[in-house]
Amino acid sequence: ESVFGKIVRAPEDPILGVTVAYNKDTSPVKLNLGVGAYRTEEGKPLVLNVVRKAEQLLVNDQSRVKEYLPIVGLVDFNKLSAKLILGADSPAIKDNRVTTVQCLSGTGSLRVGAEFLARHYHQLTIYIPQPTWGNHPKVFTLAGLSVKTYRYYDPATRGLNFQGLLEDLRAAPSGAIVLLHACAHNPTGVDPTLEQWEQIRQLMRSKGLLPFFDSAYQGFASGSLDADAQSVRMFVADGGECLVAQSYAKNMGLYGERVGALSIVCKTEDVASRVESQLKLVIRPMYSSPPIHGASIVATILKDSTMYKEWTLELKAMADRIISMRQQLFDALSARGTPGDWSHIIKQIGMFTFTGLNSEQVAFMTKEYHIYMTSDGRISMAGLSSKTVPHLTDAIHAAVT
Ligand SMILES: Cc1ncc(COP(=O)(O)O)c(CNOCC(=O)O)c1O
Repeated sequence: ESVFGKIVRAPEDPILGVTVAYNKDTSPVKLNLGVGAYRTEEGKPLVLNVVRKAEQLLVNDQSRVKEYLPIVGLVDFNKLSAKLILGADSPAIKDNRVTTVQCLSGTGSLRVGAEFLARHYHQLTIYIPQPTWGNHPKVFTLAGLSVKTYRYYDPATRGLNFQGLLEDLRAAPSGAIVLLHACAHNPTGVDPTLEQWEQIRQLMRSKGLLPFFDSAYQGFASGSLDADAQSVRMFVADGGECLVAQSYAKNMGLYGERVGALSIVCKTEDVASRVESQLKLVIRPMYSSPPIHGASIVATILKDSTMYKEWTLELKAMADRIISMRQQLFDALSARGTPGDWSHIIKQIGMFTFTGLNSEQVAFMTKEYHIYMTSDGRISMAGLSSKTVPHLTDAIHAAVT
């Protein structure tokens, strides 16, 4: 009799489970628009050339060893990551008021930040957008925070419910934590405009709400690393405090290397150094220290101006391919005369389109057309190519007529 005999079978993850179902499908026309991972026009994962080059440099460097990293990770990587998101001229960096720790990609950065807040911050409520990335509520709940939501998406316009967002943040208790997607909101693809960000910033600062930015798509949304960091930099510029989780999964294609960073922008250098000492007490018993390889790739690229430039070109090419998929799908639906207003496909930004298709329509498209996507109607534009746009168009047309 097994001691684990009473364990029940857990359900598949709503996002990763789509790929499990896709892999089981034998249809030649099956299409995976589920997981948010970049695919080339040929439908293949992409390892950036500049990443291959950086890895070659690392392999050829005989002086490199595989010693433990410090608990806070690769210090070079941490400095360069803070510079990437906050800007080379960031006043916070100049004043040495930022502490950055290397974590296990974006998820790990969010979790370490949440665990830190649960231990050291006075207001344990975090407000997350409605809807948001499916893993967010689990990460924050498991860390011991109480999760509430703020209105974010307006199904009627398939855009931002800005008034609802402001009302909900206005109603939040002062000091509450607020999770903000830095750019390319997942799953809706809807971002506030810069003017709206400024209003959000003023409201949050007036109530002492603590911003926790999640930056998983910097450079991937607009193609520009600086444009996609404007929301974060706007808050840091006002001298206030915030947390920022960074992931290199998408924008450097380092998915499986699990490379990310958590930065906490503090009021003073002294606070930042005390915060860092407490972050080490969170990390040490969790995973002790982070992995060396992925962070070394990122540091190699970010510190070399030629490789950095090459990276920005490859990053823009990925963003541009996704933007062209948006246009092609919109044009195909328009040409087809598919009922409904599909302009949100070209208005939304980043990897995903929140189509507005309901779970029945999604189930129909999976069954009849072998289209794999999350049941909330989100499609990963990265999974599309010029060759497969017609098939998706047929499926959507059939689902809505
Ligand atoms: C908003 C957001 N934050 C954080 C993350 C964390 O990513 P990672 O831990 O891989 O860096 C992700 C990755 N999403 O995964 C793809 C999907 O939704 O299909 C994310 O979308």
